[in-house]
Amino acid sequence: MIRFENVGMRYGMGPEILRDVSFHLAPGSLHFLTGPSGAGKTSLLKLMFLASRPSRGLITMFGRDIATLPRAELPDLRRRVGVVFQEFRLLDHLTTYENVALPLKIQGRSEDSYRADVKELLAWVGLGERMTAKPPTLSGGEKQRAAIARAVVAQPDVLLADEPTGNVDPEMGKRLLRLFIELNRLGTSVLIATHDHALVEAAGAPELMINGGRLTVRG
Ligand SMILES: Nc1ncnc2c1ncn2[C@@H]1O[C@H](COP(=O)(O)OP(=O)(O)OP(=O)(O)O)[C@@H](O)[C@H]1O
Repeated sequence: MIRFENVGMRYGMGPEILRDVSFHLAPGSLHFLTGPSGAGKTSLLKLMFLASRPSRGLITMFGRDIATLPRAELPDLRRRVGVVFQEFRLLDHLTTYENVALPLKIQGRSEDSYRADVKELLAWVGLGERMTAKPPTLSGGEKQRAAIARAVVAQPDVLLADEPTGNVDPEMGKRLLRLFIELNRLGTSVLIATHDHALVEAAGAPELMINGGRLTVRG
């Protein structure tokens, strides 16, 4: 589904922060991405979301070499990938409900077909009472949960989550992990970058570890 072969990445003329990174995310897999702060976890996720380009190596997504992918095909590819970035990227002029429903609206679905599902998902992530609030009035943890709900609502082929439990208490962290596991059970390949070892241990999924620019797989 997503394959990296000897991928290297640097910012501008800086040093290579990822070196000879090779791995494969199979359909329906669940992995964690760990490593010290500054190791390159976010940079790796950006490569997978096609927000950055590698400086060398091969990346294929859904069987396509991203180096030769026509620009016009990028939006379709990105729609198959749900992302939770650390800065959330919610739209401030839309309500929480509208933000979360947006991927379904973009797919051209009628609101009648998804209204109940979106409300149920919002209740599940503890935002049942905040559906009509706009992002500037949400707490950090509420924004994070809204961003997670938006990323999972359309059951993407791949979910990439960067520190998805960084702003919530341990109980909510466990609840969100159950959501990711359920999504994974329904067929989504899930990759969660985290510093939260309790989360990694609770799920017992394999770990992609980045250190010194190199990636190793454990489990
Ligand atoms: N836009 C950028 N321009 C230049 N250097 C960058 C840029 N973004 C990140 N870096 C550098 O690349 C390295 C990897 O950063 P990255 O954010 O990928 O690490 P991380 O593992 O996600 O860290 P954290 O756990 O703290 O979020 C760091 O040394 C960082 O300073």
